[in-house]
Amino acid sequence: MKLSDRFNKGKTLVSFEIFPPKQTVTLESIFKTTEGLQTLNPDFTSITYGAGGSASDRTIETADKIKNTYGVEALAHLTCINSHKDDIDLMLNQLQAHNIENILAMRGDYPINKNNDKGRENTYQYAKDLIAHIKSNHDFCIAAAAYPEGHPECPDLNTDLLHLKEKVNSGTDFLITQMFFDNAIFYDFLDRIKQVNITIPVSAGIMPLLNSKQVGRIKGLCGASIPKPLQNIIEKYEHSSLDFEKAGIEYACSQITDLVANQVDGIHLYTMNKLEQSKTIIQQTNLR
Ligand SMILES: NC(=O)C1=CN([C@@H]2O[C@H](COP(=O)(O)OP(=O)(O)OC[C@H]3O[C@@H](n4cnc5c(N)ncnc54)[C@H](O)[C@@H]3O)[C@@H](O)[C@H]2O)C=CC1
Ligand SMILES: Nc1nc(=O)c2c([nH]1)NC[C@@H]1CN(c3ccc(C(=O)N[C@@H](CCC(=O)O)C(=O)O)cc3)CN21
Repeated sequence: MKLSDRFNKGKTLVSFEIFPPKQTVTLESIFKTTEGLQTLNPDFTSITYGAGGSASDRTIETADKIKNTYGVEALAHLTCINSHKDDIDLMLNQLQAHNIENILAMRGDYPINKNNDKGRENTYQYAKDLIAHIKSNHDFCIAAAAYPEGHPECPDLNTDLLHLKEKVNSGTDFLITQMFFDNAIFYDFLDRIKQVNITIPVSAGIMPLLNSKQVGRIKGLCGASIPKPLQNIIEKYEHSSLDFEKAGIEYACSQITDLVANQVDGIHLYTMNKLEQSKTIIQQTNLR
């Protein structure tokens, strides 16, 4: 099923993001997590592609399992900056052969400590180029990433908004946001996209902060601002991992409860393959 058909039915969709297993471990080792998450009956599960150093060649296998074994709609991530155009078509054809109907089309992160490949031939430079290609040559529902606080490489919010508008016009069916920790920033983003007539559904990306190590990592990935109440949790529980996790889960729950009360289109939970913590969040917020 194309996910665009699931939105706009008057209820907030719930989705999970998972990583495929690293090359060094077996596929089965994470299927306990994967399977456990699917029993929570999300509207869809997205599977990353090369995120945080995970193996990109396992995205298809994992998406196949989600869709064809567990019967949950799969959204396969696909990035373009480091891939030859032919490899992208190969990947898209394989996904289609596995009945995967939904793609999260992104540019991708530049590899850390390597010269970035800007200007390389036979790759798509921006997500909008990948999206236009998929739209004209394949038949998928296409999601794209959106940045309530602006993308870190973009000089200002207005320019980023214009880039988002172009990306939507190139064939995006719905958006998933980068993580944010202050709902006011998200509501402001919804107002701003409305002003440029972006009307497709937007799922709110929620990352539960579960340990102090994650904080620096997340800053590096996206520079999301940390509001005072969350900063207080980070400082108070820096040396107490169990309390940190508990407070982080509570914080994510309070964000979600407020978003659902405001009838957002979707909640996209960055699970980091953490089964028990994700379960707690879904149950405490009465999402399932
Ligand atoms: N769920 C996930 O896995 C998520 C991953 N990301 C990562 O964020 C990164 C960015 O990916 P996308 O958002 O797909 O990239 P994008 O191609 O939409 O945008 C990337 C940057 O290029 C700029 N840009 C876009 N069009 C431009 C143009 N015509 N001229 C000049 N600059 C332009 C944008 O403002 C932005 O700063 C990727 O690393 C992606 O993997 C971000 C959010 C969620
Ligand atoms: N720029 C960007 N790139 C991404 O790949 C990405 C985003 N943003 N935002 C949304 C999600 C969140 N992602 C994340 C978030 C955190 C880690 C992280 O903390 N990784 C740890 C390992 C964690 C583990 O294996 O449990 C690390 O040390 O790399 C990785 C990817 C992937 N996605």
